Amino acid sequence: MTSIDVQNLTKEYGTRRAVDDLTFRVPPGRVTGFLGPNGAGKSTTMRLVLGLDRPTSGSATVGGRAYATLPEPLRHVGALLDAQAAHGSRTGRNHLRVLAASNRVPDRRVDEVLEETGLGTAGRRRVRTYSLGMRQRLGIAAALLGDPEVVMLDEPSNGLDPEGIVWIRTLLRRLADEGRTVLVSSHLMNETAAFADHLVVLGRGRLLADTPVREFIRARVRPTVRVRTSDPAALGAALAQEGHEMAEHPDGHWTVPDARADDIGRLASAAGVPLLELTADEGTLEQAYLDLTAAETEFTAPPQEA
Ligand SMILES: Nc1ncnc2c1ncn2[C@@H]1O[C@H](COP(=O)(O)OP(=O)(O)OP(=O)(O)O)[C@@H](O)[C@H]1O
Repeated sequence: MTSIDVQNLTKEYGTRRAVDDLTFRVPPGRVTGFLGPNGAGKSTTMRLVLGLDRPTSGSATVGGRAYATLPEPLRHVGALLDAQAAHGSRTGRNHLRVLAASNRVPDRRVDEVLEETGLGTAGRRRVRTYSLGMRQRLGIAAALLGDPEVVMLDEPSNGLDPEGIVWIRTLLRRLADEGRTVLVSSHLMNETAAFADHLVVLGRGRLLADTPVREFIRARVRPTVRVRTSDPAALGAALAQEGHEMAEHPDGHWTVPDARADDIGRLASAAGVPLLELTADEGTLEQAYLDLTAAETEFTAPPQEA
């Protein structure tokens, strides 16, 4: 069982604290979404896990060991940090072969990961001819090369078309189901909600939340029921008796805050009010995230300027 463990991790660049006393664990077997506004410290944290930068204090380990001490690290940790990192003059396949050779990864893995990432034929073309989405796929291919237990991807959906986005979602799910540890940063809330089981949320280098996606949303967004009826007055009266309020919207639908669809449906039925639509709105990750980051802006001191 290989976890990523971040323990009291702090990174300062001059007087700017990019990562501030951060502690969290990313366990295997689930997809952990890594969220936070621009500059929150996500990439810095990933760089520290990969030993590409030294922490000012604290530690970041993989399976209890610092990345730098792992023999043939690609076999343990696969990462995509910067999809532009590959040499433009090499073919995708050669780029992967060089990486494979330096980590004693068998050559056959190169063709396997090219196939797996949909680059089978493009592998023989020079990287400079690749689209942003193809570079992204090549970066993911490199991350998977060593069949690692830990996969860390920074904004993997960048540049991918809708089919690519569905593909990455399926890939992340499979990697987690195989028992791997999967940490994925993203700016896209709907996308993160679609692939992540769990969230680690940063704000100004600090941990704001470390919680399952469902709980994250449930704790911050009041569930609402959306209804349409041919008799709003009768429905309003029936709901008011049970302490519910209805709000009207310009397109003719109504919302009932803090309510469950089952209850509203039952009340309407008991009152003999016809319903034309009844939908539960449990809230989105975006709503919950904006609520959290708004609270964070309100309750924390202004950031230190470098
Ligand atoms: N090499 C560096 N030198 C100086 N400051 C840096 C360096 N790397 C990152 N920073 C600063 O650290 C903070 C965190 O940046 P980081 O890139 O980790 O955030 P992020 O959450 O990944 O943001 P984004 O979502 O925009 O990628 C920012 O204020 C950034 O300007």
